[in-house]
Amino acid sequence: MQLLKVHGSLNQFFLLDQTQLQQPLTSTQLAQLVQNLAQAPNFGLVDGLLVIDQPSDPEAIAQMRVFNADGSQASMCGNGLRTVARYLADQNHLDQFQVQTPQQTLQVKRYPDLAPQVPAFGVEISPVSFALPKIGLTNVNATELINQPLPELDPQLTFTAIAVPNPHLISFVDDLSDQENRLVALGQRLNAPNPYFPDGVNLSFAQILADQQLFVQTFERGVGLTNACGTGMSATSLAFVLTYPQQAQLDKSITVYNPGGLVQVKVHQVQNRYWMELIGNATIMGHLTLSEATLHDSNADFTQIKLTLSPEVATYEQRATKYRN
Ligand SMILES: N[C@H](CCC[C@H](N)C(=O)O)C(=O)O
Repeated sequence: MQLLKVHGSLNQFFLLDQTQLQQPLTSTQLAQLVQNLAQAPNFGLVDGLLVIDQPSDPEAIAQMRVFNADGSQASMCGNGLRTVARYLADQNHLDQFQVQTPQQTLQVKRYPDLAPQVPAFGVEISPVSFALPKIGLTNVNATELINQPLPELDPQLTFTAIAVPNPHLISFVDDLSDQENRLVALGQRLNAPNPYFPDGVNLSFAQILADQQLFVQTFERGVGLTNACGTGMSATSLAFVLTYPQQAQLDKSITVYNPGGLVQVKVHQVQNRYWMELIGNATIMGHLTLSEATLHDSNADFTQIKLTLSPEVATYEQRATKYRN
């Protein structure tokens, strides 16, 4: 069977379609598999494992679960859902459908290719909550946190906490270019045992580039620094609209740059609920061919298995090499 390597904004994952298996893996086996894949030498960056199963919601054509590189399970992955949407769209010859996730069934839709062989998808990011218990933020004397100081975390910054539904803590900084060490230090602190986020949190620093334009860098729970975090960029876009309404409007596309590229985010409000649409690339990088027994084997040796590049990536690799020499 084939285990696909995929990326959205260079946030890179393996994708396992368990509907193709005789025997699906247990959650424990999936948590072991993602750690083995992330530690293998030949597969490049592995930020997590996206798992497709049959849905229990009749409105959905499949369900998606997310395992971070450290084996922890997350309730949502925005960049990952774009690649799952692309995989399911190609397999089912559909351009718009719904995918079930642990907390909500979400709309996904194909957009025009961003470039030759660069497909694009838009995915719904929802539900959104500002309630601190839903975000897993404890020991703070407040019911929500929108652009407020948290001196115990960092005396110079203000923070916004949002669940989409995975947990995000966001801070706007004037100049991101020299803030990476500060982001990593606080990210590591909040994802080690600490009195504020017992279950950890995805931490994003954002710089406003212009009206409707951001740069976002995220230290992800269960992974570390990544090229991009889809739910992080979506939550940060909502914080942008809430805190800087003169620079960011509802229903209008926000361009979010990240080290892995860029995405468009639209923030919508329906009655008193927010939801976001995250639009960006959905690339299949290649695949591993391996037996189902290897997938089930928590001691599998991946050092001898090579990643076969897919045509859409090999083309760019060959073109780049051609221009490099
Ligand atoms: N690390 C996240 C899950 C992956 C989210 C990210 N890769 C995205 O694109 O949204 C968490 O533990 O909540």
